[in-house]
Amino acid sequence: MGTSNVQAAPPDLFDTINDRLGYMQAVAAWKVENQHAIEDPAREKIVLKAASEAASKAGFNTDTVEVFFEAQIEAAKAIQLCWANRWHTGSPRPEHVPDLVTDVRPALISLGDKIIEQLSSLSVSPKDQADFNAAVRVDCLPEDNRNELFDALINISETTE
Ligand SMILES: C=C(O[C@@H]1C=C(C(=O)O)C=C[C@H]1O)C(=O)O
Repeated sequence: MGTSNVQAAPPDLFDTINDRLGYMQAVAAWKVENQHAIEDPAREKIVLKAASEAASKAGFNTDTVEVFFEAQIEAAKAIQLCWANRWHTGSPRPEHVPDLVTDVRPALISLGDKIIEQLSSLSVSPKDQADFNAAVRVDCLPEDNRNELFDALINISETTE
């Protein structure tokens, strides 16, 4: 109180991580509709580069942040695959799908920047796992991917110079 250095509580960060994963149903719908593969290695490189640059500016060890973003990408693809399988087996696809290139991808980069910004003012520890699991719970996210995400998150460190 009375300080300008407001600490983001881990739940805010966890909500942002969940928000990013929450886009993956729409990403999958766009890809199915446009016959685009779920995995897009060229795009992954762009996402990782953006994360690494933002992490470096914020004073993080970029390797540890990249491992976390790689885990987010793996989780994102697992969610998309799960939705594609559901639609393949007869579940109805969403009717209104935002454009991946003009709408969703820029939003995903912004959420990535927000994640790094929120990380800057807090540290996440193993005791936060229950809160993480309560916040990060989008449909179709496999348990293993969620655990990998949390492990990568608690391993993020600052630069050591
Ligand atoms: C979200 C997408 O799907 C996959 C996941 C990515 C991500 O999480 O940033 C990037 C590329 C794709 O392999 C996408 O194509 O933009």
